[in-house]
Amino acid sequence: LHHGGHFSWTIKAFLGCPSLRPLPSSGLKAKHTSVAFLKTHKTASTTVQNILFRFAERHNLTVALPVQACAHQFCYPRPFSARFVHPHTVPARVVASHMRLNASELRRVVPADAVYVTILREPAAMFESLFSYYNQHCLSFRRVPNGSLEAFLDDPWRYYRPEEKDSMYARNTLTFDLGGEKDRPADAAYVAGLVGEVERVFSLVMIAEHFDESLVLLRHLLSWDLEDVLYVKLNMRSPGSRRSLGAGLPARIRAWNALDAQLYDHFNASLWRRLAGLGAACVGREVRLLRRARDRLVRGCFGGRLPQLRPATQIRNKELRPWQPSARVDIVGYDLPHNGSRPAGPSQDVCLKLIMPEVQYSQRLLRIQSLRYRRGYPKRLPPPLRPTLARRRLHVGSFRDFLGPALNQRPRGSQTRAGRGGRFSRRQLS
Ligand SMILES: Nc1ncnc2c1ncn2[C@@H]1O[C@H](COP(=O)(O)OS(=O)(=O)O)[C@@H](OP(=O)(O)O)[C@H]1O
Repeated sequence: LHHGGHFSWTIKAFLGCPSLRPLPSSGLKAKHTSVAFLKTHKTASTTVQNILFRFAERHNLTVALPVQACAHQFCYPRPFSARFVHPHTVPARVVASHMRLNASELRRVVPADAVYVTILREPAAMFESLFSYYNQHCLSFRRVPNGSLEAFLDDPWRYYRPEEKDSMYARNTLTFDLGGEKDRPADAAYVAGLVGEVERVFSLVMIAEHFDESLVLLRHLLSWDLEDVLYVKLNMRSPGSRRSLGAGLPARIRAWNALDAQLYDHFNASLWRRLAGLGAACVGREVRLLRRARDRLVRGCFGGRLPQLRPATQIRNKELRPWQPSARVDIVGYDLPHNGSRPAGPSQDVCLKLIMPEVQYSQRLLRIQSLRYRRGYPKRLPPPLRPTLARRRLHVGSFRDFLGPALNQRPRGSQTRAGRGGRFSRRQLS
């Protein structure tokens, strides 16, 4: 495995959980600070991304962010390219925005010792979420009469066009995000190749249904403190936007997404093997500690109570309003209480970031990092330059130095879009 050595070392260090890190401590193995997280779709990945963004900010680590033309994703669904990374955000130690995996390109952006992590979700629940979230964006879903999931599953080929824009949301989305071919028959050889490739690249495949247990593994893998993996759930649909899957539907969804189903089964089983390696007592204890610490943090932010989920329209602070994909689905979020956090509790800033939606947090990090880049810029300028060259370098100079000339081309259309202010287009948001 790509980082198998590191993982087994870490596992040994924590066998029987002798060295839990409930508090920041010295004397233990240094925290691992380079992480490449493949943010898959509708898998709780925004919650993981938020954990990573906050870790990066606290530890002053640069987060690779997309160029404006890519919106807040790395020009998804195109395969990832180092050209999609904003020049003010390299060299990076953390990557956590949506992309379609292209491992060799990703390796050009993160340090050689980066730990690769991703997350999968049970395909039936995930597909139900995709179907409702992208009901207006994905033509395969829009064609279905009355937006009926049953009708789609009765005859998917009637609505699904493999080559169509956004078709990756309608079949084997996990496989696609991982760089695989979503329309390949799920024969044993192809699945084995896919699984092997994911195992080669990733040190940890988290599972959304076992989020806290996955965080235990993540924390051990990276030697992070407990406080580094605290979270609140982000990007949730309101209960009214969800629908329960009647008898027979999960099996039909799995059949339609057969590649994803096999990937999920494989990595769910390996997650539990790894947890068994830590020992049930250790995992149970860590999960309890995590939930207790999370509860304390959250209550500290919300005036001693657990936060109320709110529709975007009821959130006063614009920075905290999650993006809404369509009028047919409600993505809920949180608002901070008027009086802010308790004097003895976490700071307003800590609480704000804990519940900040993906788009706003990405914009915030880009602002901060661009400022840092500009402040450091003169130091990077090789003297002397003619004025016209200097002007051009102001945009691309140090990026070229870092990644080499071939990577300096910007994605098609980027200049125009960025020139227009680089606003996110609705379609590009997730
Ligand atoms: N911690 C945790 N555990 C389990 N599930 C969680 C968690 N955090 C978020 N969620 C659920 O994940 C769904 C959103 O996934 P993403 O953030 O990956 O979506 S996106 O592709 O970035 O839009 C979304 O699922 P649905 O509500 O079914 O749509 C969230 O409710």
